[in-house]
Amino acid sequence: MGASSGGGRAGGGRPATGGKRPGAGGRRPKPVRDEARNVAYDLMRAVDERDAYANLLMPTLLRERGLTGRDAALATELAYGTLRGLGTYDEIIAACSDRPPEEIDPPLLDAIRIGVHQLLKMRVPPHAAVSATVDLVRLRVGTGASKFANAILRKVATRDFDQWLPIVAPDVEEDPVGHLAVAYSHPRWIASALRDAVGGDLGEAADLLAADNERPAVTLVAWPGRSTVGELVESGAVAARYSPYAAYMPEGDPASIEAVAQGRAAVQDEASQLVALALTRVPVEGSDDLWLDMCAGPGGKAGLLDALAVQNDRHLLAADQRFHRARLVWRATRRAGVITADGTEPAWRPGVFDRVLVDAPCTGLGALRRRPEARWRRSPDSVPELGALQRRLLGSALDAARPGGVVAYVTCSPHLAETRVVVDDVVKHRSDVEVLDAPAYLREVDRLGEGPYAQFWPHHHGTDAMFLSLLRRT
Ligand SMILES: C[S@@+](CC[C@H](N)C(=O)[O-])C[C@H]1O[C@@H](n2cnc3c(N)ncnc32)[C@H](O)[C@@H]1O
Repeated sequence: MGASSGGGRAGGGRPATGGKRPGAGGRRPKPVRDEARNVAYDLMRAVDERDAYANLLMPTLLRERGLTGRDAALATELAYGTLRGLGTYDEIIAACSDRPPEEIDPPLLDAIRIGVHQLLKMRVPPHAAVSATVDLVRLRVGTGASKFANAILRKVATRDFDQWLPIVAPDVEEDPVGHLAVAYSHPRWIASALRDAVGGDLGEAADLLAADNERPAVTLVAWPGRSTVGELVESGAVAARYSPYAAYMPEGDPASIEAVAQGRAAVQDEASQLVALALTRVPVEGSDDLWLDMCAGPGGKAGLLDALAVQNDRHLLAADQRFHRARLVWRATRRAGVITADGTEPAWRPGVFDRVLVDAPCTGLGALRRRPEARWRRSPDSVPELGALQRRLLGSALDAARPGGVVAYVTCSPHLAETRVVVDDVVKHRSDVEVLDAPAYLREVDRLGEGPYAQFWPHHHGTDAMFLSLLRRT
C-alpha cells in the first residue's frame, strides 16, 4: 500500500481550496498560507534542527507571528500533539509509503506528521487536513514534495486511528511492550521502564502512557506569606485537590494573574509542592533552623521552601551547580542564601543542616506531559550515568544533614533505576540512615504506594510522576 515518492500524483487531485480543481485541466490554485500550521511546522523544525525546547520556543513564535486565542491554541495543539504522537504516526506513514520515515526528507516528514495528527486526532475534516498540509508543503518544502504528501495523507485518511492501530502496532499478547510503545507513542525503552515502574501491570501502564499524551492543566503555587489560594481563585483559578498552596488554571495565560505577574505566585506542579512540603512536615528533635536545597535550579521547590522558611523563621541555603540556574533560584526566593556549588563537592560543613532536599538531575520521565519532544530526546544510555550522580548527590545530602536531621530524595522520574534502586543502594552502604514512611507525611494524597517510598502519578493524581523518599540521618 506504499505511495511512491518519485513521480505522479497517487490517488488523484486533492480537493481544491477555491477556484478550479487540479487535474481537471486548470491551473493549480495558489497555496493558502495558514499561520497556525506554519508556526507548528517551524516549531517542529526547530526541535529537530537545533534541539529547541518546544515549550520554551512556542510562546516566542506565537508572539512574533501575532497569534492569539483560537489560532494560538490551534498552533499549539498541532505542534505539541504531533510531537507527542509521532511515534505512532511514523508507523502509519511507513505503512502508506514506499520509503521508511527515516528516508523521507525531515522537513517533508514533519509536515506530513502534522497532517496525520489532524487526520487522526483532531476534528479537522479530512479534505481540509489534506488540503492544508499540501499547501504547507508547497509553500515550505516544494511542489514536487507536495505530491508525495498528498498521496500519503489520502491513504492515511482511509482509516481512523483505532482502525490503524491493529495494522501498525505489534500484537499485545506477543509483544506487550512493543504494543504499548506504538499504541501510545513512546520509545520502547521508556514504555518498558514505565511498565516496570507501575509494577508490571499492562492496563495501568497503558493508563500512564495515555496520561503522558494529555495536555496537563496549569497549576499555580501561592507562595505562603506572599499570596493566597483565595487570591488566585478570585482571579479565576480553582483551588487544587491536594496542596494547600495550589490552584489549577483551566485556561488563559498565567502571567495575566496579578499575583503571578508580581512574582508572589508562580507556575508549579502540585506534586513538586507536596514533596517539598513533606520534607518540612517530618518532626525533628532539637534545632530546626537550617535547611539546604542542594539541586535548587531553577527554583521551583526552593521558592516554596524559602517562603515557608521565612514564615517560620528558618534559613534556606539553595545551591545549584550551574550559575544561570542559581540565578533563577535567586529570583524565585526572597531571603534564601543562593550559591553556585557542586553538591558532590560541598561548599558547606558536613552535618550542619536540619533538613536537606536533593531534587536530583534525572531523565525527567515523570514530566513527559509537559515536554512534548522530551521522550524522543532521552537515551537509555543516560540512566546509568545519572544513577551514578544521583547516588553521589544522595550520599552528600546525607553527609550534609546533622544526626537527627531529615533528607528528602526526589526525582521527577518514576524509573526504578533512578528512584528506589538508588535509595536502596545508598542506604545499604551506610549505617547512619533510617528510611521513613514517606506516604505517612502526605496523608491527604491517596495511592502513593505502600511505602516507604511515595510515588505520584499523572494518571492517578493529575501531577508529574514525582518520586519521594524521606530519610533520617541517625
Ligand atoms: C531536577 S533539577 C532541580 C529542580 C528544582 N529543585 C526545582 O524544583 O525547580 C536538578 C538541578 O540539579 C542541578 N545539578 C546537576 N548536578 C548538580 C550537582 N552536582 N550539584 C548541584 N546541582 C546539580 C542542575 O543544574 C539542575 O538545576
